[in-house]
Amino acid sequence: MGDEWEEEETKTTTSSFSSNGVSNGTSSWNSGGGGGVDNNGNKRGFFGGGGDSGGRGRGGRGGFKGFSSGGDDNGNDTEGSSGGGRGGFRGRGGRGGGRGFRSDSGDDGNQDGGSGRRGGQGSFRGGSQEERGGGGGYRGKDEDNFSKVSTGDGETEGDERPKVTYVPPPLAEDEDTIFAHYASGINFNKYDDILVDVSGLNPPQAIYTFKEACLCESLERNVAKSGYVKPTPVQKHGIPIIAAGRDIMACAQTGSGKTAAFLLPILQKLMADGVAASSFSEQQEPEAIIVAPTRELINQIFLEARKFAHGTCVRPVVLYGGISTGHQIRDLLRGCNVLCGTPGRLMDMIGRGKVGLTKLRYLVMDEADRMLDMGFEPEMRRLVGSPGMPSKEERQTLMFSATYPEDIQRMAGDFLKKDYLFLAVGVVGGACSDVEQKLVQVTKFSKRDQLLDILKNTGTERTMVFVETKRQADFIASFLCQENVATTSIHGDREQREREQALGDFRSGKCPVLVATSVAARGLDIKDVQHVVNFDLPNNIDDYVHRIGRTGRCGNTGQAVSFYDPEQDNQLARSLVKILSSAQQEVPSWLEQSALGAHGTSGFNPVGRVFASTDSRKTGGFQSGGSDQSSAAPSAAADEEEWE
Ligand SMILES: Nc1ncnc2c1ncn2[C@@H]1O[C@H](COP(=O)(O)OP(=O)(O)OP(=O)(O)O)[C@@H](O)[C@H]1O
Repeated sequence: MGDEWEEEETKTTTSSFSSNGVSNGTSSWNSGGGGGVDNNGNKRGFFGGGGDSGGRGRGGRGGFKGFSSGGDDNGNDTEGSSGGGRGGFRGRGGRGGGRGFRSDSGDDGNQDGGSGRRGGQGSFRGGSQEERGGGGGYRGKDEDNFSKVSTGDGETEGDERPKVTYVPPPLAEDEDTIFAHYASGINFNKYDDILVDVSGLNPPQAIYTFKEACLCESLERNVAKSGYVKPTPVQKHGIPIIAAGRDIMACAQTGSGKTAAFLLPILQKLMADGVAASSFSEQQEPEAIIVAPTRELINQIFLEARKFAHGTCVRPVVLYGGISTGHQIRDLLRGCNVLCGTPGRLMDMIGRGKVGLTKLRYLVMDEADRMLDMGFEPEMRRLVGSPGMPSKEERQTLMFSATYPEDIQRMAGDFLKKDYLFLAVGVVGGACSDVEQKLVQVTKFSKRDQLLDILKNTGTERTMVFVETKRQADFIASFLCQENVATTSIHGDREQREREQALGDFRSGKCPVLVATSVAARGLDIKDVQHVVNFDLPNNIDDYVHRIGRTGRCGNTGQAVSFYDPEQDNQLARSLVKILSSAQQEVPSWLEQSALGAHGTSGFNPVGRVFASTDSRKTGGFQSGGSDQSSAAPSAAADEEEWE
């Protein structure tokens, strides 16, 4: 066993360098062409910008990316994928009323010229129509991606690429590590005041305690060891819905316990039915598959599943890109009941015949709106259309997110049984009410100084700084290190080893500042993140909601500061006003003015609703409680490449 399974890695010939000794020289990142700091801490002119480095082969911004395979939407995860080729318009450009493109203004002089075009077999996909090409498609603005080359679907470029040999360190087996958790915060009990709406026929009764969930002994013990005393609203309603065999589309604010809401009833059922992992088969047939958009998130979900299944016969396994395929296959073949995967690697394993689908009972999409967005929708359709996959009538499909745009809700119906239940906890698409949100008006030239001012005050408190592009992430991380702020970074051009190191250094507090692209926007549950800074605002309001949701989790409070550049962020003004007001946050008058003057403001009402049920089946349309579709959904282009 071994080499035959090793897939090719995408080529990212960027150099790594240490963080200038600021963080003891342990954190490193790719210089990414924006300059940076070398191993000796020498500046490499990152303020100069503009030049590509390290042979990354960038095209220009906003170019067409012709990716070579169907798996390419998912970056590294799709290496070696054996499915058929496909292309597609990349990004959210087609979503209702305005997911267009925002061209990157090339802050800090980093604007590259021209457009990058590769492939040439692109297909354009808009609305409900899809014209399939052999591969390729519009990719969006971040030209960094041109350094990535898919190796999936029989494309031959792989010969040039190094193999992915990274094997993560073995997981700790001691209970202290497995059950490590942070305390719920002072606002945990306030979750009970949030209005809940369950729509659909005959919803089962909610539970109020974990006792009522009738979990088997070992599961109940593991829940208690995890520090869970009482369920959160999404758990109170979600657990009995899933236990009753119903499909669900669940929406609840960030950090409110959605992961356990789907894991516990699944594990309970598998344990009650006496399911046990078996290593006697060359093809594993899991009873549950969970998909999520990024490597780090799916790994986190896996660790949660492993925690709850500890000491039982149920065996979770995780699959994601950037890691040796051989290593993952060996792990898989030790037995698998709950398979957690990013779509590309999962489809790869299905294509290789290592994963069979005939026993599947549960299909879970975490960050479901993202999983059905344009980047992943084709992959999800391929998954449910794979040989052996039970039809939607024969399996249970569970969708969870904090945001659900209307068009995604409608499309989700293709995957769910007709009588699915829609669970809305609070405002659909709303921001977490435990996050204090502040908007600061800036110019693009003042951002760095303002960031430094903020970080002077936050000191060693953990802070995530979100930027729009991978290059910007490198650039800002370099800058902060130069300023003696212990910083690390995470983005899609970093090797998996570096990504995991960066998260580890951030989690441990070694580097209290993490500069991240949207790859870290969703789902990540990191203890003690007290601050989120949107150095660049994202292109759409849903990403904003997820990003600021990295703080203020599980009843704890947090703060989010967002730099608003009127020249750049005007299209987000209306949605921001709605999000702020519906979370009872102060709305700056200048932002209200911007919103009133912004394009398409008819019907604008700055007074946010406290609660809105937005099951699109009820209304035949969509009433967004928190997010405004026209402005909620712009381009997405920049972050798209960041998803796995
Ligand atoms: N009932 C509970 N009691 C105590 N802690 C809980 C409970 N449920 C979940 N948690 C903890 O709350 C934190 C947030 O949970 P989780 O990551 O599932 O949130 P989420 O709703 O999925 O967030 P996101 O939308 O960002 O993905 C985790 O640390 C989790 O262990």
